[in-house]
Amino acid sequence: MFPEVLKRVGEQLSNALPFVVYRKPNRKEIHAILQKDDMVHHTSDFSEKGFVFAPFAKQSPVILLPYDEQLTAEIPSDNPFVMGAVDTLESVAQDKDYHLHLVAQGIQEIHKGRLDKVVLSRKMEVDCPSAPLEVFQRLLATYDTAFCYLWYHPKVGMWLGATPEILLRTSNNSLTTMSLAGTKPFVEGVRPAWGKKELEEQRLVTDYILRALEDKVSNIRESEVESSQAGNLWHLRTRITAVYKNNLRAIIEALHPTPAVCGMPLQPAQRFIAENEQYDREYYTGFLGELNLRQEISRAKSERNQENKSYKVIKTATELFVNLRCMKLTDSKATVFIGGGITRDSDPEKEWQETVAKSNTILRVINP
Ligand SMILES: C=C(O[C@@H]1C=C(C(=O)O)C=C[C@H]1O)C(=O)O
Repeated sequence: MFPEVLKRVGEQLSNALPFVVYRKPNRKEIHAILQKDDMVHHTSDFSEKGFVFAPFAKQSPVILLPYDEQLTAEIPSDNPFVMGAVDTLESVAQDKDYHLHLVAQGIQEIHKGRLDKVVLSRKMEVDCPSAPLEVFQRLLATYDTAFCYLWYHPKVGMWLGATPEILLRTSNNSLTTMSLAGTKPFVEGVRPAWGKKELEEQRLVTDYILRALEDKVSNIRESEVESSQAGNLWHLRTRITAVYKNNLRAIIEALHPTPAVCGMPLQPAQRFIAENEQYDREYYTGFLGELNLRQEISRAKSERNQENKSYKVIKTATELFVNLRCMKLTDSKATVFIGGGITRDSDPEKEWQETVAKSNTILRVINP
């Protein structure tokens, strides 16, 4: 039962033991993974089983919560937690000046021909009077199409988010990923009119992913570009599917970080971010999710099934999401992380506004 799972998660928190509680996009159940001790486990090559939590920086270790205890419960349809008021918080003028300057530097670097695209971000700290599990329930009630989670490890910290972006999904040997970029505000009843800038920016990401996977998978296919709603925003999205063989590590390494969160070419973009953002992204723009989860799927009787019995299929599945629209919770403060892709035609003021709109996605769940 839902209240029982939340109660167990609450106890885990009071006992300072690691856990994650999450709901997948468009699903009606929550899952919780409770670790029995407070050790910090890592993955070495993504062959392990557990829930991974990876930072943006590639050289930093990826944390793994082993599947010590797994709980699942259906979310009641009368979840009383509705979203709070959308406070368009005025960020401090100093933050704005710094971000405008950072974006202008990024644009300059692109004009000099050193970069094609770079994703530049900032963080902001706000008061968070609500309990973490309350904020999580408000996320669930607000963002049906996102991957919503609350993650905690006493030796690492507490993170919470509602991300619209899949890093990858595998089920046996089929692989799905997506290219997500371009942002416009969501207006009820109005389809977004995408301009050349957003279409080109998103195409760059798609081409990058196709090239990165080219020699690692077969049967690679891309969908049409579609508009995808993420809370109060629209993004452009292409779905990419392929067949792969037991080389999950190589695929994760090829994909992370994609130019949806870092830039192109990869290394100069990484360097530019490290030298200019002036803060540590930590787990923002990293990735998280189920790694090598064994699933038993019941299949109904079929004509080809000679004994005419229902039967079970065992699958191993991995489902990883990019850690966007997220925050770090410490005591009664929340640090929200937001960014946007900068290309040749970016305008610093508009990029600032985009980070304000993105921050509202997550800020609206902090206050009742
Ligand atoms: C970097 C973020 O989002 C990414 C950047 C986008 C953009 O530049 O339009 C859109 C979706 C994400 O891939 C963020 O939300 O912080």
